[in-house]
Amino acid sequence: MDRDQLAEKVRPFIDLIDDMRSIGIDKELPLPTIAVVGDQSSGKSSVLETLSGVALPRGTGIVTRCPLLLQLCKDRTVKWEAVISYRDKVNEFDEPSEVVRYVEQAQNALAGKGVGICEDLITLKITSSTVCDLSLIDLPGITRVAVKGQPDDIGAQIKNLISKFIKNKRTIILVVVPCNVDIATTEALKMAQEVDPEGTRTLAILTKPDLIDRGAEKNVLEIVHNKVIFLNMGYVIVKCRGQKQIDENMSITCAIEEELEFFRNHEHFRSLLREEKATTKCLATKLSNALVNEIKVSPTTYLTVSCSSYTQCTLENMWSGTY
Ligand SMILES: Nc1nc2c(ncn2[C@@H]2O[C@H](COP(=O)(O)OP(=O)(O)OP(=O)(O)O)[C@@H](O)[C@H]2O)c(=O)[nH]1
Repeated sequence: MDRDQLAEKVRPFIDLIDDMRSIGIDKELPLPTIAVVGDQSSGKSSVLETLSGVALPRGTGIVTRCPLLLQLCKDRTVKWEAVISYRDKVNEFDEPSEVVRYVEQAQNALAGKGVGICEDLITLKITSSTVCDLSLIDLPGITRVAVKGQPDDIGAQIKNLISKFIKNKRTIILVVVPCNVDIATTEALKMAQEVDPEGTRTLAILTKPDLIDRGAEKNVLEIVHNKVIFLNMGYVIVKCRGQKQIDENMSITCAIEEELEFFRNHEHFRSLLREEKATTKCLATKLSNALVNEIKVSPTTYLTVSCSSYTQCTLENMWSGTY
């Protein structure tokens, strides 16, 4: 199945799940979701911006301070448009460079200006001819030490928030781990292993392959080939924009081309392209497939066993298009 066929197959499922979430059904029953988790500065937002094609807030300290549901909708008739919503606020805009400002504004409104976090969800829906069809939730990065102005238990608060999302058996856990750290010590992977010991719903993304020390490539290959910490869904290695490229104003489109060139020319990693274990494009396809597998069961059958009759009836109408 090519990417367009896959997208056509995935879209109705994603829309249904997003509609269910928007009317609060996720409080009553777990919905299939992709949650992005990682230690602080592991590269979560960089991966999401490569997938979405738009720059997201970045900086030092905790940048993602509220769960951000990123809904990507492919529509060939639309150049680019976005809607950001949180609590009772809804803002529509059509300028990609405005995303950072709107997300920061939403985070400040929910979590206050500064360094605190909040559990309320911000939804950012991007419709464009160039995005892939996916919905993911970005979560705050796990931090070990509180910085000035943060409550002492900030680390525990973040882990608590992450746990709420990843303990749901229908959540695909996307763990982001930099290649240049010891994978066994990453808190995010440990948390994923606690709730998913077999790794059946955990997919790991290795970032920053350009920053590893010479000689460490063999170790990274062993990890990607699932020989170090086994995960049923396996590993994908990606290269995103580094600080230098951001300072030079490299566009995300350029960064995607550069990513492909990086792997093509890499002495050790080029074989991973053939094996479909490298690049953000390959990651997007894997995620679409994983999401379809997770929600393939007929939603109405699933709901019959799990929901109250009122909700069940609402959803059956939704599924048949009368909602
Ligand atoms: N060289 C290089 N740098 C990268 C790569 N991916 C991310 N970075 C850099 O790593 C830093 C942290 O990346 P972010 O995407 O902000 O990390 P994050 O996990 O979202 O951070 P928090 O939300 O604060 O936890 C940024 O300066 C990125 O430019 C990569 O593949 N290569």
